[in-house]
Amino acid sequence: MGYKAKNKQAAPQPIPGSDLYKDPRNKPKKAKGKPPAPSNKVSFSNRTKRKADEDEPVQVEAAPKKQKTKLVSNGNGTPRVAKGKGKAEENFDTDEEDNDILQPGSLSESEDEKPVTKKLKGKKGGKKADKELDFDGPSRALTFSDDDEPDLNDESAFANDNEEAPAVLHNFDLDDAPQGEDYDIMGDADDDDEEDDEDFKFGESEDEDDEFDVPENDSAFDTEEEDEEDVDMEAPKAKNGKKAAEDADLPPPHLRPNRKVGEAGSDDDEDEEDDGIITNMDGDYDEEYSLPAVAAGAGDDEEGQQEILGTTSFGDLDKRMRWLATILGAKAEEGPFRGLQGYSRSDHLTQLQHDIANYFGYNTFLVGKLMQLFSPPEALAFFEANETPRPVTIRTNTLRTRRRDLAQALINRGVNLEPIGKWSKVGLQVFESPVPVGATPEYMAGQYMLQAASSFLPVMALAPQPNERVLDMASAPGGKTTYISALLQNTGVVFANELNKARTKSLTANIHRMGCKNVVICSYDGREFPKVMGGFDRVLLDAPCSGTGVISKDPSVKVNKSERDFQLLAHLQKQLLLCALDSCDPSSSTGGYVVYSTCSVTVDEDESVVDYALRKRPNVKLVDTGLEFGVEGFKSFGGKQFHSSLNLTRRFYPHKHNMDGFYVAKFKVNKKTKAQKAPSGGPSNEVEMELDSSIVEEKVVVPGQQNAKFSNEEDEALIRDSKRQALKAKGIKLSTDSPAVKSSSKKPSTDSPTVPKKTPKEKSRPRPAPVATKKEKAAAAAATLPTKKVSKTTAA
Ligand SMILES: C[S@@+](CC[C@H](N)C(=O)[O-])C[C@H]1O[C@@H](n2cnc3c(N)ncnc32)[C@H](O)[C@@H]1O
Repeated sequence: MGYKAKNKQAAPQPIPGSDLYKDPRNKPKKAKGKPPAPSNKVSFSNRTKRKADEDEPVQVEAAPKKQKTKLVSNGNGTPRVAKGKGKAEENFDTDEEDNDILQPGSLSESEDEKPVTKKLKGKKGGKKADKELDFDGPSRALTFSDDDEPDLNDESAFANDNEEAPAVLHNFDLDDAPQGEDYDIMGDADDDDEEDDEDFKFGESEDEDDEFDVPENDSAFDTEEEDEEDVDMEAPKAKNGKKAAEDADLPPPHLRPNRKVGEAGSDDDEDEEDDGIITNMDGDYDEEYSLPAVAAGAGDDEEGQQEILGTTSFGDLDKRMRWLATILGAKAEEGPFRGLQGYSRSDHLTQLQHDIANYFGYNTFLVGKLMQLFSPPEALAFFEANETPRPVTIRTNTLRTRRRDLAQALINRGVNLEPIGKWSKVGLQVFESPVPVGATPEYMAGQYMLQAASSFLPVMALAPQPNERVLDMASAPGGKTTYISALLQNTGVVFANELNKARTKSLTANIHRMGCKNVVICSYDGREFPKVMGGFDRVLLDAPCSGTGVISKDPSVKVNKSERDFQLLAHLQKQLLLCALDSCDPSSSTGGYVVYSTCSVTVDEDESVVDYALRKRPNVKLVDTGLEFGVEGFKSFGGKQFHSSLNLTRRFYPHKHNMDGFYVAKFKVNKKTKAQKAPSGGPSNEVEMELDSSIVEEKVVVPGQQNAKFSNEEDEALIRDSKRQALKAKGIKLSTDSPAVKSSSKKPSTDSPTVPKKTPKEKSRPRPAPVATKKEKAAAAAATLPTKKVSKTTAA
């Protein structure tokens, strides 16, 4: 029995570009005839698991992580998903590294290395198997390119597989390290991380390399028995395309044991690459549907959702959701809209929003926000992908070893792995392991970092060059810092800054473990740069964010984010980005680049922030990230026009790229022209002025951050809101006709795709009054606050 992934990073699915993905046996089968019935499919649905005693990959299905989500009664006997907060989890970070400096267009590697051909004979699992595997060698041939080798002190030291590691490599007696059944699954070599987890609340859901917490039975690595069960369970689905209707009394598929996303894959590879989605929707239902959310007024509070769900079973919900996505996704040339008569398209969108929220356990606000990013069928694919863990990936630490040597060492321990894809020279995807990959001797010796594939990308885009001075502005737990350090080949210097002091513990631990000798750790609010220090050749701002790209790791995001959180975060991100840009040396002979990244997919935190920076800093421009894949950033969104170069930024999605949702933008910082120069002082003046003038008596506390301060006209509503809350806490009552309230209580519903403007016909149709949300009620009450004097502080 293999060890189970405790980090929820598991599904052994091929990553685009990997050899495994290209293996025709692993491609989804094209459906013959009619598309299959409503079931959940996303691209890269086929999971492949390598058996330890086979040379060739075998296509199997991985058992998905069992969801902890509770079903509760609606009061009418109908189950619904409990909306309790999940445990906020930090995700391990993925950094990778190449010894070669990555440049745009140079991310691929050649595969000219001789394959390793030893066979693995040992049993899988446990101490015994581990020992046997050590002797018996690898299970199969692997090909690794010489190109991925670290260019350490002596490149000739890596001439062939039999050569000893160069002296600079750390030598450990690997056999002394703990092994066997006592391992915690993914292995947690760093106790500090638990503390971090408690401390950390916001914007850190991405990038925790050591934090794994999955129920005992959850498995990233299926056993064969589990696989067989999977096959049996899913057999009826193959026979009957309209399984959803039969499952009326079952919980949503993602809450059922052993459910596999993409189980009835029916698209070919080309289609996947086109749009990354298999829609899997018939769209030919003849049953009568109703739109209860529309009838109930489409409130976005919990109460409203229960009301709207009514007596709908999960099976019916599933069915209606897919029908709605199908008809709403139909193209104009396919004929007239096939929705219910008397209801508009927007009514159907509203219903879809509520159905998705109920089915997957989100608040409707967040569903509405995320639906804006996609067509209805793609939105459904996105939400479904969030129910599946992403692949377990590791990054070779080229300061310590070479990828092929690491792969060989892990194969000797019975680990099934594969190069992550052509786009990375240092990444490995782990399919199955009899030992916890977060506690192997190689891990403890710092030979690799457990790191999500998406987390490689910002550092690849940054492409630091040896001897440069680099700032990692928000760095804990250090997945990207240690990757930068390795790309610098331990030359130059990396300033790893982290506001949260508690989190610098895991940062420090990782830096030590990985043998990074060119890193200086500091703990400032990133907005204090460049006052603290400037003149960097390159700056990485992997910003604190809402984590909407990593919902599969941290499901609490589904219910714990409000519009206010997004506003606060966006403001912080804008301020941090301006400071990052101002910290970069435009005269750098080798660099002058800043990379901005988030593990969120919302435009508020991505394109809007970048566009703001372009407007505020005319001396910077966007450049190509050099990343080989990813979707172009939005040039316009929700009626807002961004700078035309925003298409140079890149978005990554779980349902398209089988990675965490991520966003990457790369800036080139140029010297300021005379006209662009600030009237007085250095480049950071503008930010400082904004910050200084924004400090209010009642500080707005962003969860997980200290002393976040806000100002300028864009934040007027936020400041009012914070004052209102402070007064409310003091028991001061406010009158409701305050102009302040009117503006701050404005519902952000205009953003929602589900609340488009009404046609005159729609307006005339009587509809129930919308359900006022708790937030709205509170805002209305608070709106009466008198304006309190804002006292400004002077800069320290
Ligand atoms: C997305 S995480 C960074 C992950 C990290 N780059 C990695 O790859 O391991 C964002 C980090 O920013 C930190 N942070 C939040 N506000 C900050 C601020 N104002 N200045 C600096 N760091 C901040 C958080 O504590 C968190 O550790």
